[in-house]
Amino acid sequence: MITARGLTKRYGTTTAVDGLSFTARPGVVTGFLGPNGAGKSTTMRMVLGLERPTAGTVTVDGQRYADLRAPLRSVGAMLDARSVHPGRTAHRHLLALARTHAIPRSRVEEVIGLTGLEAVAGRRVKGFSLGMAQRLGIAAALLGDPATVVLDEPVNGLDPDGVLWVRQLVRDLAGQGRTVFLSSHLMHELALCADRVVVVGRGRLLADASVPELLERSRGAGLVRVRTTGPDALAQALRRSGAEVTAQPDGALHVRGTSAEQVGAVAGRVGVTVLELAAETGSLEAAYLELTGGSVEYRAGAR
Ligand SMILES: Nc1ncnc2c1ncn2[C@@H]1O[C@H](COP(=O)(O)OP(=O)(O)OP(=O)(O)O)[C@@H](O)[C@H]1O
Repeated sequence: MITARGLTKRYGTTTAVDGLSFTARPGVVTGFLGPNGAGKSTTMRMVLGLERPTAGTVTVDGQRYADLRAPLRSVGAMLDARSVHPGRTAHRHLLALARTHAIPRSRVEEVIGLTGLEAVAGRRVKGFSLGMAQRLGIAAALLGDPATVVLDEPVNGLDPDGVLWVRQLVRDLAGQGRTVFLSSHLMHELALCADRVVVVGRGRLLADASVPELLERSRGAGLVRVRTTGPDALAQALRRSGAEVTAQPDGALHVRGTSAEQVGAVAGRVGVTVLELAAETGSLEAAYLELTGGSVEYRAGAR
């Protein structure tokens, strides 16, 4: 479990992380989402003891990273897949890491199998594609069989097969009861594999919610679209019942402040035939854009 409380990091006048509080729980994939420069990597580096918070705390299973007796066994991480000695083979890299924690050689073979690296384990890392390097990074993260796994942008640069593999892997890791914390700047990517999403912008917490909760907050949520043989009569009746109605160019009505069932019932009372009736759900992208709209660090000037 990862617990951040009032976590803050300042670099000179830049506040990269600003009073962030959240919890990533066991058995759950927690997505960490935000535009570029939102403070995701800085937060992850603080979780892993690579940066000291300016204020606040972050712990793994109640302990600061620096106080963990065997960190690789508590928390496995992939922050930068390319930060491996290029002259080493994948196998030697994993073996060297394993030795620092008295992890047996058999576990090295196991994680090579788990990440599908068997065919390339004897090759030097400098010849690796980004996809292979990501797999090696994930193999290293899993080496100590940790209860918590932290992955920074794990699908970045992967081909479609690799993306599917990472999604299934993180689901499996959470299914085994592990805490999985992974960052992305793509909402739709996290929607496919995360249970909860912690959204940040300019270092601040914007939302900490389940994926369905985020959908509900979106502008599209709560909208009912209806097309009938008598739009004017229906619009009048709906307005009288307190709903907000806007006529659409194709003759349909967009109705807010009521449910699809109620719209159907009112249409029945008015005596018009329903040709189409649908409750629109919000889109995650819309929810995300609404949340982060004011906190994007760089925005294209032209529309
Ligand atoms: N070592 C550093 N020194 C100075 N400023 C930094 C440092 N590390 C990060 N920052 C700044 O802190 C802010 C947050 O950066 P961070 O890399 O944590 O964001 P991010 O959400 O991971 O973004 P990205 O998706 O682009 O990696 C940015 O404005 C960045 O320029």
